[in-house]
Amino acid sequence: MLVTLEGLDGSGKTTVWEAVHERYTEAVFTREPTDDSWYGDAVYRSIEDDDADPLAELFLYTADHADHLSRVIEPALERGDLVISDRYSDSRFAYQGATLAAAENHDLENPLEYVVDIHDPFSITPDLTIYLDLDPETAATRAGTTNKFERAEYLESVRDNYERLIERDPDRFVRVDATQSPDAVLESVTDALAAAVSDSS
Ligand SMILES: Nc1ncnc2c1ncn2[C@@H]1O[C@H](COP(=O)(O)OP(=O)(O)O)[C@@H](O)[C@H]1O
Ligand SMILES: Cc1cn([C@H]2C[C@H](O)[C@@H](COP(=O)(O)OP(=O)(O)O)O2)c(=O)[nH]c1=O
Repeated sequence: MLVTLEGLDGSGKTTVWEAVHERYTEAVFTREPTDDSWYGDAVYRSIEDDDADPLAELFLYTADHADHLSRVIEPALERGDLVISDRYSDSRFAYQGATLAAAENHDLENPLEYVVDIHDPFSITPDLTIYLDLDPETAATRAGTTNKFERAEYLESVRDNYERLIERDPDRFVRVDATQSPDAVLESVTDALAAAVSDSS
């Protein structure tokens, strides 16, 4: 079973993902961008480059995803393991959908659909996606970004894209209010996980 954690930067995904480790010791914990491959390194180089072309960046993230699938996700699912990923394809749909929509040098009619379509032939849809819902300003403050207002504006369009994704696939998503205390967020997440795990067994 594949469970993914999604949300804006600063929404608390990593905090939850680490706490869930203690309760699901048998699960495979993983993340995107990956932190153990040269594909992931290439993604982080691109994140550091203010002049990175948005389409080139999309394909770097997608290459990292393809490698992540074949190297980690598919073997774990074939073994029957529970896989919990901190970010996954919805991050590409929401973030690169927003970056490409704002790109002056690209003129894609519907960037979010374009990114979804690229994944369709090879990717694996999660069984459950837990979305940590937080307003962009709080997210930008928590993430400690240097240019908070510019970042919050961008995160607003990323959040709109997450809403579009939830609307088109409501049964896959569980929305958790990430303004709650860390303990309350963790409880909501573990409740959603426990329900999904018991449904699948
Ligand atoms: N529920 C919460 N309430 C307040 N602060 C939080 C909460 N969850 C996480 N934080 C803090 O917000 C910051 C970003 O959290 P993090 O888990 O790294 O988010 P993400 O992985 O989504 O970027 C960290 O300083 C973390 O301690
Ligand atoms: C996986 C992924 C991440 N990202 C972005 C989100 C983050 O701004 C950045 C790094 O991700 P991450 O290290 O998960 O950041 P955080 O823990 O702060 O949420 O990469 C994309 O734009 N597209 C993607 O496909």
